[in-house]
Amino acid sequence: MGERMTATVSLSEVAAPASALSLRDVQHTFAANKVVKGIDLDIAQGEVVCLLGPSGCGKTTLLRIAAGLEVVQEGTVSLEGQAIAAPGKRHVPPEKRNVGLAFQDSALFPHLSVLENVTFGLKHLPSSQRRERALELLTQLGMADYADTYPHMLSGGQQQRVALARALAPTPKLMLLDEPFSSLDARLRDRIRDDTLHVLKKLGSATLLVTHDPEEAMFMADRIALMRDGKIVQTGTPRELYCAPVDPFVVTFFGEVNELEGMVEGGVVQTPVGDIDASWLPEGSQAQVMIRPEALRIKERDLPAETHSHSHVVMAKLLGRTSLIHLCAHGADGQEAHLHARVPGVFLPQEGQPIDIDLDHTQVFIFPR
Ligand SMILES: Nc1ncnc2c1ncn2[C@@H]1O[C@H](COP(=O)(O)OP(=O)(O)OP(=O)(O)O)[C@@H](O)[C@H]1O
Repeated sequence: MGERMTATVSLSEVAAPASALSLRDVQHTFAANKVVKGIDLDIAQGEVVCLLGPSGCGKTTLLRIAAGLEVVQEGTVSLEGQAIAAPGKRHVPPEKRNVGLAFQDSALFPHLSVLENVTFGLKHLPSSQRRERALELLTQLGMADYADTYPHMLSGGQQQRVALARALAPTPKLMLLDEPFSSLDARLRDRIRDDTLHVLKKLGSATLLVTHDPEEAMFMADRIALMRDGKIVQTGTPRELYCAPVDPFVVTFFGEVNELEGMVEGGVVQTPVGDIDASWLPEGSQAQVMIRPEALRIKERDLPAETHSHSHVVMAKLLGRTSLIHLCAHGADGQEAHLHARVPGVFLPQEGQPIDIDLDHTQVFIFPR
């Protein structure tokens, strides 16, 4: 009896699909000013990645390099595994990259109606399909009623939605969006963000979205790349960046934090709200303790209000969905600190109210000073 041949293929032999966009060691200098300093970034097919960071850190420049609007000075840009831009090599122009672009100030064609603007990139389709596709996207973005209107008759926010529909219409493999919701007022922005996220996921376009708003990044992104001064500081899921930040910049970028300092003694740093584990830091070194306001849990104590040797409330403010409590925390050894706690809903204890403070250690971070 002949031996039965079996072919086994190890997982590592199965080729992973090429990234929709891949940036390798991309660097860029304006005059003598290096604004992009060696960026590596991959976006998988269908993935939404947000490039987040403060103003001037190089986000837009990186997006423009990916789009082909800036010629690559150093590094490589690849789309689906094909190098399309590298210094001294062929620079594929933006219109040949099958990339959808929408910028903060994307101009519509003024002489074309809303519908004609959106069908502009669909010349390869029969005209009935063009119209159907454009109307579908305009409906999803709440602009179908304006199909026959001209751009000058629309508000800035409406124009931005049409620009998004125009960029999405050809179902590009890669969408590059630069602050696409910035000119919308808060309520409309929430809706359009939501609509856009659903459209992107339905189309399966890989997306690189530039924003300086951490909440927007967390809302939109599968992964966030947080930039500072031309470099990526941390890349990961919103949860990874929020719950496992690699340095103090990442912590503070996602909102206000209480900052304390102390020396590592016996593997902990003593604070007025308890001992913080610092076993990974050298004994005797100075450490920075960062406590998110939601990490402080408050319990009112039945003590006379003037018991000021106990932790107590200094002030309480209702902010809407949360209440912000200014408190004075007293440690066992007489340490004292003014801290902010954020509590869900309406919680407005009296000034001077004695409290016990409990810490959610998952929202406390410690770094070497
Ligand atoms: N064409 C240019 N010529 C000279 N300097 C430029 C040019 N474009 C951008 N810069 C500079 O490069 C740096 C990065 O700018 P970039 O627009 O990429 O930042 P950004 O993170 O997108 O900022 P923002 O959020 O404010 O748009 C800034 O210091 C900016 O002044």
